[in-house]
Amino acid sequence: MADTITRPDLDPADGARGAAPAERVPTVIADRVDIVYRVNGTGAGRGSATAALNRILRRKKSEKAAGVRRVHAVRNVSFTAYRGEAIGLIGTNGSGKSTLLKAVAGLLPVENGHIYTDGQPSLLGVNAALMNDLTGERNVHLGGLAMGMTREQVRARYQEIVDFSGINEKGDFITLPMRTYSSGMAARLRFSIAAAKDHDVLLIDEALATGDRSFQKRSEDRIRELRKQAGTVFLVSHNNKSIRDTCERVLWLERGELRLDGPTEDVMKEYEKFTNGKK
Ligand SMILES: Nc1ncnc2c1ncn2[C@@H]1O[C@H](COP(=O)(O)OP(=O)(O)OP(=O)(O)O)[C@@H](O)[C@H]1O
Repeated sequence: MADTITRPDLDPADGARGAAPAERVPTVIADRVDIVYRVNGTGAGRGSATAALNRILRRKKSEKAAGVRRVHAVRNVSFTAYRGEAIGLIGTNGSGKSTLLKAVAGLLPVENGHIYTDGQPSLLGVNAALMNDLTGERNVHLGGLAMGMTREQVRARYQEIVDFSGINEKGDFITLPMRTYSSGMAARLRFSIAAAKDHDVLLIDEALATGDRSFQKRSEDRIRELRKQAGTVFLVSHNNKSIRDTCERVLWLERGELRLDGPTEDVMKEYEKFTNGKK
């Protein structure tokens, strides 16, 4: 499925057409994107061999008859992100933020539309895969290599990553397996590994919500640095303060649709009106 297309040759003029000044370089273009999950085993005969066979045989004819439920998570979303921007993604639970981020990272196919990216976006989720049975130290090395850093680069940044994570502040935890870490410690290490590299497009899912205040502060500073190095940062968060402190533009998704896209304060005001009204 070639729904997500990486186009290093993206023509800046394409996305900058219109009001945008000529020097703005687009890094991510979402063009009328729909994302649909298919959930198996929701119909009669759930989980049985007959249901599985039905799914194979009747896939094209009727997903419903084969017990497949469709969840339309993102609906007709379009936007262009530019180099140097930090963009907040907000919306109530289940509005499609994480789904959209995964699609931008190329981890989910799109049903309709296209996502063009300049460079390889890196998704930094709270669930980013590190190996629980390996030590923090091994994970720093593997994580760095997985992001495309060389052994030398990882070695050179190793201490910086560990210091940034603060994992060793309370003892020598970096040489213990990750399964011995608290969820906050693990999330901090994930963020620190991902933030060690300069990314073209960095996608952060709720990372700032974990960790204590001082770690959040360090993370925010690092995001600002990444932006200066001309990357684009997307931040999914329910923490309105983090969004305000970090982003100058916000996309508000609700029920999979893009409600608003604009300067942080304008969008946040409308969003807060909406969420306060719901209480
Ligand atoms: N793996 C999946 N299979 C089926 N449906 C899913 C899956 N993941 C998410 N969904 C559905 O897609 C919709 C959007 O979910 P998503 O996780 O993108 O929302 P979100 O805005 O990130 O929510 P939250 O703020 O709670 O993290 C929801 O209706 C959710 O139930």
